Amino acid sequence: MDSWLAPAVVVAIIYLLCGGRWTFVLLASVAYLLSSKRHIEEPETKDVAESRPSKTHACKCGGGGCCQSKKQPSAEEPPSEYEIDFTYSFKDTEPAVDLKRAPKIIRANKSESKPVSSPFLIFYSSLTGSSKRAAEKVCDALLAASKQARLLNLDDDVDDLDSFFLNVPTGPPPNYILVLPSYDTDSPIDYFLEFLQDTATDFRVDKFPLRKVAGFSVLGIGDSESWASHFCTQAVAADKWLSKLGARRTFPLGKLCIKRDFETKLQTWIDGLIDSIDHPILDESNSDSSDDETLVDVEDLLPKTDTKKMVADGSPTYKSLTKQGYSVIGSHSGVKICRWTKSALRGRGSCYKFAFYGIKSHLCMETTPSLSCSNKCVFCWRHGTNPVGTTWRWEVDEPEVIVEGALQAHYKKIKQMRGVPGVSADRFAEAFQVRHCALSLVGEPIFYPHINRFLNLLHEKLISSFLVCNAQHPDQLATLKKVTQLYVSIDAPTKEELKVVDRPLYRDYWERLERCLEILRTVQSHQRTVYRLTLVKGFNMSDATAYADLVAKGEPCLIEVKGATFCGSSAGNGNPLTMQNIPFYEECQNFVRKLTAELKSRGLDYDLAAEHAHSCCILIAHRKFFINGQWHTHIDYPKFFKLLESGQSFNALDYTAPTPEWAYWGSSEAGFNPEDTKFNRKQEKEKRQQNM
Ligand SMILES: Cc1cc2nc3c(=O)[nH]c(=O)nc-3n(C[C@H](O)[C@H](O)[C@H](O)COP(=O)(O)O)c2cc1C
Ligand code: SF4
Repeated sequence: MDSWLAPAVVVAIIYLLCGGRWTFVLLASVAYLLSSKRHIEEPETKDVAESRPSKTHACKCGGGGCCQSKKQPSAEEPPSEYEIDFTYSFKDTEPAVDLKRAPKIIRANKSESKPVSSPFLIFYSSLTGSSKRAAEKVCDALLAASKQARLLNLDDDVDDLDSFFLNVPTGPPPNYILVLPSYDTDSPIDYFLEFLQDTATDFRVDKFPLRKVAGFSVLGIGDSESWASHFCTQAVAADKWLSKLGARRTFPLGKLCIKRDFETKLQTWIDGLIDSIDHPILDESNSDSSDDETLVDVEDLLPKTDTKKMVADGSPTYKSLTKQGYSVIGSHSGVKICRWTKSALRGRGSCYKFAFYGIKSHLCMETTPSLSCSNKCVFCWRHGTNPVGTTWRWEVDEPEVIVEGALQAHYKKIKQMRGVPGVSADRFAEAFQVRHCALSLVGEPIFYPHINRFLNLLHEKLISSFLVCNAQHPDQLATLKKVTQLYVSIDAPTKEELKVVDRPLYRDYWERLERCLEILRTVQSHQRTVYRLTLVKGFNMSDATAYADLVAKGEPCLIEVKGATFCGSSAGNGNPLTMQNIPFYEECQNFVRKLTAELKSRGLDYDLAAEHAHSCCILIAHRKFFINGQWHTHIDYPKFFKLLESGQSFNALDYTAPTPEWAYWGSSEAGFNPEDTKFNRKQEKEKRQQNM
C-alpha cells in the first residue's frame, strides 16, 4: 500500500467512530504514528547486535576489552589504529632494565603521510666497527629494495646535529634509521643522547620538531652476555627521545646481541623493516598524546648509573689514545712527548716556541687535564673516538693526581730516549726537570673544573703555563687565574666559516667566541694574550679583513699564525683534510702580510715580529713589545714566578725579554737557532747510502 493511504484510512475510521470530534482524531493519530516509528527502528538495532565479534575472535589488544565497543575492521578497510608491544622486539632477548610497568603498550595512530617514497637516512655510530657493518647491511638492503638510502656517521658526517634532529633536511620527508651500539663507558653516543634530551627539554624550540620526518626506527647493537643489565640501553634511550621529539616510529626497536645469533637476527630485523615500508605502522603516541599515561619515562628506562669516567681503562678511546703514544692520566687527562722534545734532546732544534718565547723543547711537557672537547675541528685527528660534550658529565680527578701523574709519565718517556743515537748527555739530564707546560695537547683544558688549582700546582713547581683554549667557554675564561701565556684559538674569522672549520657543538658558538674575545680585552687584559690562527687552505685563509675585526675586538698582545699540519689520511679518523688543504710557507707569509696591512690600515699597532719557517709559523706582535728598537716577545720566566709570588698585580710587559735576532721576521735563519744542527732527513739518508 502507498505510504500515505494507510494513515488516511485510519484517520477516517477514527473520525467516524468518535462522532466527528477532531480532538480525539488528533490524539489517536499521534499515538498511531509513534507506534509505527518504533516498529521501523527495531530491525536496525538487531543488525548491529548480529555484527558483534564472537568470543573466539582474534583480538589485537590481547583481551583488554577495547574491541567490545568498536566496529571490527574488514580486510578491505584497514584499521585506523594499531597497538603493538614495542618493549622487546625479539622475544628471546633479556629485558635490559627493570621496567616499572611491563609490558609497555604503545598505542599508535595511523598517519596520513606514508613513508613509502621517503628517502632513508641511516645514521650510525661505531667505535669498533660492528654497528657500522650493520648499518651498511641495512643500507644495502634498502638499496636492493629500490629505496633511496644514505649512510651517515653521526660522529663524522653529521657536523651539525641541529640540521637533522632539530630541523629536517628539505625535500621529501626522510625516514631515519639509527644503528647504535651501547657503551657503559663514555662514548660519542652519550653526547648524541645529551643533545636529544636537551632539544626535547629546550623550551625555546618547537616541542615536536621531528614530526616532520616520515618516520624512524632504531637498531641497538650490544652485548647481553657481558652487559646484561645495561644491554642496549643507549639505543633504548635514543628510541624514546626521538619519539618524544615527535618522530613516529615506523618499525620496532631492535636489540641485537653481538654474541647471540647476531647475523640471523640482523637479517630478520632488516627483512621486517623492508616489509614494513609498504605496510607502515606509524607510532606517534609519545608526542604529547593524551594516552601518555601508558608510557614509561625514559629516565625510568635507563638504569641509574654512577657518573662515567671520561676515558676508562680498556675502553676503545683508551686503546686508541695509548696506541698513538698518549699516556692517559687518571680518567680524563693525557700527556705525550712531542717530536720537538726528542729533536731538542738530540741537539736538532726546538719548536717555534723557542724562537718566539725562549722555551727549550727538551724542558717542555705537553699535557691536557681534559681530553674532551666541545668542538670537532677539521684539523683535529681525534674524531670518532674522542669524548665530546658541552658540559662536564664525568668523574673529576684531583689536580695533584694529574700533575704528578703527567710528570711521571713524561719522565718515563724521556728515559726511553736514553739509548737513542745523538742524545746530548747534558740535555738528557736537564730534561728530568720540566720547566714549561703546554696545555694544548688535545681537548679543552679550561673545561676541567679545577683548572685554577691545577695551574697553581704547576707554578709552585716553577713550571710555566701556556694554556690554549677554544673560545667556547667564556664563563671559565672569565674566572681563569694568572697563566704565563693565554691563547685563544681563532680558527675562522666569520660565523659561517667557524661552523665549517670547528664543527662546534654549541648552538651559540659565535656568541661564545665573541664573549671570549671581549673577556680578553677586559677582565683578562692583565694576561699575556695570544690569538692562535691555524691556516687551512680552502677553509679559512681568504678573509684577512674579518680577522682584523676580531683582533680589534680582543686586542691580543700577540697573534700566532700557523699553517695546519697534515695528520694522516682522512680515512677512518673523520679528518676531511688532504694535502691540498695544507698551505705552503709562502702562502702563510702572504696571508700575514695582508693581515698586518689590514691591522695597520685601521690604526691597530701590530707588526710582523718573528718567524719559524720550519714549523710554518709566524708571530705578529703589538708594537708595545718593540722596546728600544728591539722586539721583546721572549719571556723572563724567573721574573714571572717572582711577580706571581709577590701577589702584586702585573701585566705582560712586566716579564718580557728580548727576542734573538735569528728569530726576527725576515732574518736569514728564519727562526732556526744557529747553535743547533740543522737536520735534513733526505740528505742524511743519501749520506748513509753513500757510506754503505
Ligand atoms: C668498554 C665497553 C663497554 C660496553 N658496554 C656495553 C653496555 O653497556 N651495553 C651493551 O649492551 N653492550 C656494551 N658493550 C658491547 C658493545 O656495545 C658491543 O661490543 C658493540 O658491538 C660495539 O659496537 P661498535 O663495534 O659499533 O662500537 C660494551 C663494549 C665495550 C668494549
Ligand atoms: S680545539 Fe683543539 S682539541 Fe679541540 S677539536 Fe679543535 S684542535 Fe682538536
